[in-house]
Amino acid sequence: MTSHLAAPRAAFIDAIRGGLIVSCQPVPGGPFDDPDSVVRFALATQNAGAKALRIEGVSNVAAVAAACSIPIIGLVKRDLADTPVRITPWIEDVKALAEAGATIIAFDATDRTRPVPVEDLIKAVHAQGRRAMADIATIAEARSAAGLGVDIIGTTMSGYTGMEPPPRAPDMDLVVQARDLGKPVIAEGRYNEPRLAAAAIRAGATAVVVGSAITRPEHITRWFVDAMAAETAIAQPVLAIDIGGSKTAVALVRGNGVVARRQVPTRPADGVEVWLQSIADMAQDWRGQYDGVAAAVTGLVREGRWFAVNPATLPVPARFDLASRLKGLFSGPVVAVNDAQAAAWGEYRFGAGQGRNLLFLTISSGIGGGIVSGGQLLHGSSGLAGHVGQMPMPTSGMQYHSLEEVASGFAIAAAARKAGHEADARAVFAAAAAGESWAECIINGSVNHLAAYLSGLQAVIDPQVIVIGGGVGLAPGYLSRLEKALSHFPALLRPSLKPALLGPNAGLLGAADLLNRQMMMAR
Ligand SMILES: CC(=O)N[C@H](C=O)[C@@H](O)[C@H](O)[C@H](O)COP(=O)(O)O
Repeated sequence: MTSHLAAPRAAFIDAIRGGLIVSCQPVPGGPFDDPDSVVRFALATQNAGAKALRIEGVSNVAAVAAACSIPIIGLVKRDLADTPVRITPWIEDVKALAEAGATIIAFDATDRTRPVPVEDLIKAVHAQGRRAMADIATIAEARSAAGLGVDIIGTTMSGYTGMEPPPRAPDMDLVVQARDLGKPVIAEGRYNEPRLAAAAIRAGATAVVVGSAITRPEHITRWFVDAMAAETAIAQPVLAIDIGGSKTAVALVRGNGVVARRQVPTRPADGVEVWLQSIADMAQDWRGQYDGVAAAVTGLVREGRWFAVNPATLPVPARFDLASRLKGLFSGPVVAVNDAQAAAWGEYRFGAGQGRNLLFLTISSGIGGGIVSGGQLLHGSSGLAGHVGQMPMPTSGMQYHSLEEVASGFAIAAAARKAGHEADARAVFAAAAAGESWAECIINGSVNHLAAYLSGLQAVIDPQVIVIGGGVGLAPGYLSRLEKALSHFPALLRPSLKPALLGPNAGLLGAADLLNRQMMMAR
């Protein structure tokens, strides 16, 4: 049964290449926590195509080695008083696992206080004629383990070495970083869906370990229970913040209701600390009335950090750590998201696009947007998803203008100025309503540009509905003009338009709901 023990390293790697390794580690103390159950999981997954197994505990390794024919990655977990290192901390563990029948021996190779140096563990594994797998959390640890002669790198520990709870997604970036170190990389940790495991192989992983999603019914049950409970749970009260280029709003939000709301003008030149202080002042007497803070802000937000897309709108300092700053100012968990993305989510949850795949566009002084597809708010790889206002459009020759530059409220006012009328967008609409042909012409210019973009976006994203909001988008007559302009496009490229329903509260409600979902899932 254990002939693979003596196989050369290359043969082992070839045997697992592109394959699924199933970690059969029951929840400690749970109803599956005995060698017989571990063997049953191991046999079931071997029969279904697993290329190797990851087994914890010497007696479990011995039982599985006797019953299964595929290679075993063995480890021992210990909770020690003087070190955070749990996975195979001692040399004695290495020997016992080798004797029990493990082909590969995995150990924690993170850069933390440890009883035995990584180098000594690698030597001990090799002395037993086995392959050494370094469970790492960072690329620096992977590099160091590779330099010490480890045979395989596993991303196992990513997300588990800090104080924060582990993220929901696996760390695929670490796979991409580690794949060039000249060692096989096994993707491991939170590969909870087949599509994620397949993506890890595409990203360059030699194989993927999946544990909880296959062999921990307690975890799988919890995922379902929590996801479903989030749909019906009573929403917690949230302090919602909206920082835009012209106004800053704060609100106490519960579910789809704004309980109280305050607003001040944003003065871009004041700087971020003054903007945040004005929020703290407005929310001062709401202390104790909310369970977390949800921020919707103009610009890009990536992992809690804030970046300006257009510094002229709001000069945000580069990579400003908004989430940490809000944690310092207020109590409870924090979520930070782009304002138009938050508004898209708000309209999806409570507004004009409830439960439907949608593209949301806010057309006011600027133009922003957000996409909800398959029940997910799309952020994109850098947070840019939905920034339709930035889409370039050729105007004449090699000149390009963004949609914002040709169709927004600013663009309407600029066109009026060019035509000799000192009027903002509101005044242009009023002039059009009074029958002024110059104003009609300017509004049609904005509408025609937008129609071309929307029909292009319909082809790319294919949403069920495009929700239009913002002072210009909802100005009398704008939407009907847009429908008319779109009627010239082929039926397939003609979106179904709907006016937004949540007005200036869309971002506040959307951000608050995103935080609520996060809080419910964390419970
Ligand atoms: C961090 C740590 O101790 N991970 C352990 C390592 O052996 C196991 O508890 C995990 O289940 C295993 O890594 C597979 O990951 P997932 O269950 O997410 O598919």
